[in-house]
Amino acid sequence: MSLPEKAFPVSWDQFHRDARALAWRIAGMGNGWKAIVCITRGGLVPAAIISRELGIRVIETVCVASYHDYSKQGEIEVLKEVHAELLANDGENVLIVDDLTDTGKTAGLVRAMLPKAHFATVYAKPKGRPLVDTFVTEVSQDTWIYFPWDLGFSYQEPIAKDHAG
Ligand SMILES: O=P(O)(O)OC[C@H]1O[C@H](OP(=O)(O)OP(=O)(O)O)[C@H](O)[C@@H]1O
Ligand code: HPA
Ligand SMILES: [Mg+2]
Repeated sequence: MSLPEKAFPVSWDQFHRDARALAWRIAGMGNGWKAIVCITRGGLVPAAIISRELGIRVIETVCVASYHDYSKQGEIEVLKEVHAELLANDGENVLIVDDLTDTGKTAGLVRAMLPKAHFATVYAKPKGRPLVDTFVTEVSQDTWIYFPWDLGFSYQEPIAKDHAG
C-alpha cells in the first residue's frame, strides 16, 4: 500500500458518536444477537460501545494482525481463533465488529470463518465496502483514518501548502 494522501483524524467524541450511529443501525435489525465477535485490536472500542447500547454481553475476540508498520499491510496473521461454540451454524446471529475495512482482506478472512454472521464496521473504504453488511461513513481509498487511541496533539500543515490545483 502506498502512503495515503489524505488524513481523516477522528476524535474520541466523533468515534463515540459514529460507533453509536452504527449501534442505531444494528438496533433496527432486531435483537436476536447471541454474541459480538470483535476483531482485535481496532474492533475492541466499537464493540464496547455497541455492547453497551444493545445489551449484548457475550463478547468474543478474533485476534488478527496485518498492518505491522504504519500504513503497510503485511501477511495477515490469525493470533487467536473464534470459540467453537460461536462457529456453529456458520455464525448465525453473531455480530462481527471492527473499526474499519480498508482493502477488505481482514473482513474477507473473518467472514470466511463466520459466513452467516452480520459484519459491521464504523468506517469503510471502497475496496472493503462490499465485504461488510453495515457501516456508518465511507472514506476514499487514498485516505488514512487516524484513530484517537493512536493520536497526540501536533501542528498540522495547511491543506493548500503542497497541494497543486
Ligand atoms: O481491510 P484491511 O486492509 O484488511 O484493513 C483493516 C484492518 O486493519 C486494521 O487492523 P490491524 O491489522 O492494523 O490491527 P489492529 O486492529 O490491531 O490495529 C483495522 O483495525 C482492520 O482490522
Ligand atoms: N487507519 C488505521 N488503521 C488502518 C487503516 C486506516 O486507514 N487501514 C488499515 N488499517
Ligand atoms: Mg484491526
